[in-house]
Amino acid sequence: MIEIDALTKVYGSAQVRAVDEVSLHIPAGSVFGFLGPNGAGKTTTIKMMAGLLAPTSGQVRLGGFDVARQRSAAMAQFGAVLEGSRNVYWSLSAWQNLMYFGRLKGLRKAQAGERAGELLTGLGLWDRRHDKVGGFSRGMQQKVAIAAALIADPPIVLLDEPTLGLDVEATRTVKDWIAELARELGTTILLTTHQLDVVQELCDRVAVMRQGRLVADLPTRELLAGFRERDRYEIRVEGAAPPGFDGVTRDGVTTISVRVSDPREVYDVVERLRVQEVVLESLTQVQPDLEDVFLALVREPSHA
Ligand SMILES: Nc1ncnc2c1ncn2[C@@H]1O[C@H](COP(=O)(O)OP(=O)(O)OP(=O)(O)O)[C@@H](O)[C@H]1O
Repeated sequence: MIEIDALTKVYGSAQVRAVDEVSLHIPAGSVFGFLGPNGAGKTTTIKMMAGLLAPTSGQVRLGGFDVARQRSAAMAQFGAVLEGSRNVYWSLSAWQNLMYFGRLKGLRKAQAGERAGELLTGLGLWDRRHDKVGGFSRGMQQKVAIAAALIADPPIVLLDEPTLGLDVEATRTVKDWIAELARELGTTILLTTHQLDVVQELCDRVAVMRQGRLVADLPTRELLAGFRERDRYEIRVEGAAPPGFDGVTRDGVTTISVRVSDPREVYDVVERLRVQEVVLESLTQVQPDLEDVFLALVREPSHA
């Protein structure tokens, strides 16, 4: 469980309120997506959670331990992959890194070796395990960082852009691991990403940050449902586009896309088609995807 209360960070003399009174409670076993445009304050929040940055005010508890006052107990609760920072030692090999972090997190040598083997094999790095991480590509370094964060199966995993720079296969593996960790081990996972397909596929809850503040904190499904009034409908009719409608015609069938603010407006559209004696093939509600919702949220005018 992750508990964030009124967390605030004001940077330097310019008094940038990078994180402004953010409160979040993330239950054990959930995969939580943390979204927001560049500069929204996500990385600052995650760094404060990982104890790398002191908050100006507010607090973070990881598994019940206060990051500021019960530091070592809180640190033992999580593994983290942080954006742009070197989580792993470049002068050590992949294998040495994982053994080092495994031992540091209290695993016995044999346990660390077994888990390191599983992780490196899963990420396709087994053959390169004795090479120095400094000589790896960015994506391979990211894989080692992920493996190091997961080596001791911590109850909480903080991932800042975990799949950035990974190839398709490694992205699939990391996504599968995230889902599996939450489902089978009850791991609490917080991840920031700009890859909304990752969020839509994995996260059961999503928070959206904008200019240091939370503008949404909802189950992913509810967030999407809340935007149902923005839904699009797709109406397929026989023949060419009827007068007054735009559509794409293929193989004698025209697809008309309609955007309504109230679902009842669909009846009006259908009525307009009926009076023209247009034959309906199908009428489908198109679910908004997370990208539509996210853009709508971050584009809304600021109330600050
Ligand atoms: N060390 C720092 N000193 C001063 N200002 C900073 C510092 N780090 C971040 N900021 C500012 O704080 C705000 C939030 O930045 P942060 O990196 O937390 O955003 P983010 O949501 O992670 O963005 P991105 O998606 O680009 O990674 C920005 O306005 C940024 O310029």
